[in-house]
Amino acid sequence: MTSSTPDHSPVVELRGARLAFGDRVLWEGLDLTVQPGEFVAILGPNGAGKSSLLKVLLGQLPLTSGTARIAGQPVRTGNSHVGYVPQQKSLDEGVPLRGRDLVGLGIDGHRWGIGLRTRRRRLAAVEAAIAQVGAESYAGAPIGTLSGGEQQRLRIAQALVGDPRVLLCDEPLLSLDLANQHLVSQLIDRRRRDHDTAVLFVTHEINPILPLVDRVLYLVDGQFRIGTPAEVMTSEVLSELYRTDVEVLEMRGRLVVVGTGDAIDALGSAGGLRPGEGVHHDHHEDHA
Ligand SMILES: Nc1ncnc2c1ncn2[C@@H]1O[C@H](COP(=O)(O)OP(=O)(O)OP(=O)(O)O)[C@@H](O)[C@H]1O
Repeated sequence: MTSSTPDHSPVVELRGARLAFGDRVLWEGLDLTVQPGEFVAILGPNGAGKSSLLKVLLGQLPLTSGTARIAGQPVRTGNSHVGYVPQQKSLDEGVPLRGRDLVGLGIDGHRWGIGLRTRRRRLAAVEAAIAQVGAESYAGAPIGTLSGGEQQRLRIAQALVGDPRVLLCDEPLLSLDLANQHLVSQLIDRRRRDHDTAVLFVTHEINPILPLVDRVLYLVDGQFRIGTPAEVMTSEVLSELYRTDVEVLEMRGRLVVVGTGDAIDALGSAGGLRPGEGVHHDHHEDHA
C-alpha cells in the first residue's frame, strides 16, 4: 500500500534489549520486531518504562545492553526515518510560533540546508503535512491560540513532515475529548495505511485505538508481554504481569480492566475501573 517501492524489512528491531537505571531494571530481554504498517500499542502503569523505550528508539537514551535498530541501522538522534509526537505540553499563548512554523521544526532537525530549491521543497513538504492532517485553515494562527485538538494535529504534521517510516507517539490522545481522540487516531491510522508507516503508540487507554492495534507490548514492573490484544488483554496474562488478580471484561467492544491496583491512569490503561467504582466511561478527564 506504500506509494514508493515496498520495503518489507523491519522498521524497528530490539534484540535482547535491557534498560536499567542503577539497580532498577525497567525491562530486559526485550525482543521486538515491528514491520512496516504495523500498529503497536505500548501499555503499562506509570514508571514502567514506556516513554523510555521511545527515547531509546529516538537515540536519546542508550540501552544498558542489547541492540536497537531503525530501518536496519543502529538508532541515532536526528534520524529522518523517525517521526515523534512527544507527550503533549500545552503551548502557552505567548509562544511566538505559528502552526506552520511548528510543522517546519520537524524538518529543521533533519539538515535540509538553505538552498532555494531546498527551501521550496521544504515549504512544499510543510504544506503537504498540514494538508495530511487537515489543518490548512488554522496553520497560520499563533499556536497558543489554538485548541488542544488543533495543536495536536499540528504536532502530528510536524512528525510526518520528514516522511518517516515509523511514528513514535507518546500518549497523543492525552487531554483530548472523545471527538478529537477519534480524529487524531484516525489521522495516524490513515498515515500508516497510506504510507506503510509503522506506529508505536504509548497510551494509558487502549479503547480509543483498540480497532487499530495489531499488537500490544504491555510493560509492568520489569515484566512484559507482546501479542495481539486478544492474546495480551486477558485476565490470565494481566494477573500474571501485575502479580495480583486482575479481571478483563469485554463490554460493547470495549475492554474494562478491574484490579490492577494502580492509580487512575493505569486503571485507564485498558479503560478500567477500581473495584467498587461504577462502570468506566472513557471520558477524557480520566487523564486530567
Ligand atoms: N535518566 C534517568 N535516570 C534515572 N531514572 C530515570 C531516567 N529516565 C527515566 N527514569 C525513571 O524510569 C522510570 C520509567 O520512566 P518512563 O517515563 O519511561 O515511564 P512511563 O512508563 O512512560 O511512565 P508514565 O506512564 O508515568 O509516563 C521512571 O521511574 C523514571 O523516573
